[in-house]
Amino acid sequence: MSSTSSAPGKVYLFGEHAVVYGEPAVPCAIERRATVTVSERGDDRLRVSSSDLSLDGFTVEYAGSDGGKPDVDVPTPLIEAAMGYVDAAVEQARDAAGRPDAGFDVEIESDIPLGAGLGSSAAVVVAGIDAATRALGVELDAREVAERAYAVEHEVQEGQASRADTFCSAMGGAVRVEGGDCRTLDAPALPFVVGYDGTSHDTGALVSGVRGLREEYDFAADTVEAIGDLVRRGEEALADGDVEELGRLMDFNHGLLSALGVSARSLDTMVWAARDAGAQGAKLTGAGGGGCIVALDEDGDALTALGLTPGCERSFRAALATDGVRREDAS
Ligand SMILES: Nc1ncnc2c1ncn2[C@@H]1O[C@H](COP(=O)(O)OP(=O)(O)O)[C@@H](O)[C@H]1O
Ligand SMILES: C[C@@](O)(CCOP(=O)(O)O)CC(=O)O
Ligand SMILES: [Mg+2]
Repeated sequence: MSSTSSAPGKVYLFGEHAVVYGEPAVPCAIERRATVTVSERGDDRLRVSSSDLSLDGFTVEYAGSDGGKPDVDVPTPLIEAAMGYVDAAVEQARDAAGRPDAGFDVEIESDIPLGAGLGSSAAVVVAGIDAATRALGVELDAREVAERAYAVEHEVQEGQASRADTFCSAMGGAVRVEGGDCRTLDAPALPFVVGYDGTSHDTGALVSGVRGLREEYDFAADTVEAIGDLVRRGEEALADGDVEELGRLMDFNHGLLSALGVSARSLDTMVWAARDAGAQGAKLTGAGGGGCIVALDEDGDALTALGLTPGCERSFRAALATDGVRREDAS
């Protein structure tokens, strides 16, 4: 049987990094999706092709969980990075269906820039688990897909992950995550604009950096707590639909993330370009180190300004995605 599922990427309104240490965060799903098609094979091998990695995509085929040598058509480090998430997602599906030896053909198509703070890893894993379990005839509810996808991010990011990205991608809309407490929120449609510098990061490495800083310096531990306080204020502003206040808090959040060492010159440049053009607020989104910023831009001037900013490779509006993981095939 063949199954296709898609899941959205996300921007963080508030709270990335601090959420790893139990503070609350509010990510919002956006209309940029990863689509994964999975077919069961007659053997225990795994064949993965992806049309949205750097280079021109890749295909890899290798033996199942006993780890045969991959036969790849592009350089290995890229594949290793990519296969960490896909491999672990397939393992979750095998476990959920009680089929440890199931083999699959997996095809990934994604319009979420990779490693840029928009949650491509979570979207690929959420859509992958959903499609692979359905290919084995098992239907999981979105919360279970989210929990299994979290286990994958936790494993691949070397024991350092929150449930925020995966819960948001599975459920869609705006969500609030604080440790194991994951809820969906009623949120107004916000005028998100994204600026992307064209670079990518490794989330695991950036999270490790913040962890080290937090252990070594009291100011960093205090900064993580301050982000939590700010998120609680942000929740009130969100409930009131107060875009001015949300923007102000996003600006503060960016400053606190800078203090944790996860901003970059390109991100600061895009943040200031958006603010100078009249954005209500702007901050980096996701792990940082390069990648994307998100701004609130009611009149569209920040979108125009980002398009003219050297170092901003792409800018686009990002509508809130109300659907989380969803089935894309009829059978
Ligand atoms: N289209 C894709 N095909 C295969 N793997 C992907 C794809 N998109 C993302 N990934 C996986 O997700 C990783 C990026 O995740 P991460 O570093 O958490 O950044 P982000 O989640 O912000 O995009 C990639 O290195 C790759 O392993
Ligand atoms: C930094 C962090 O809070 C978010 C990472 O998001 P992304 O992978 O950069 O899209 C890590 C996490 O919550 O697991
Ligand atoms: Mg990620």
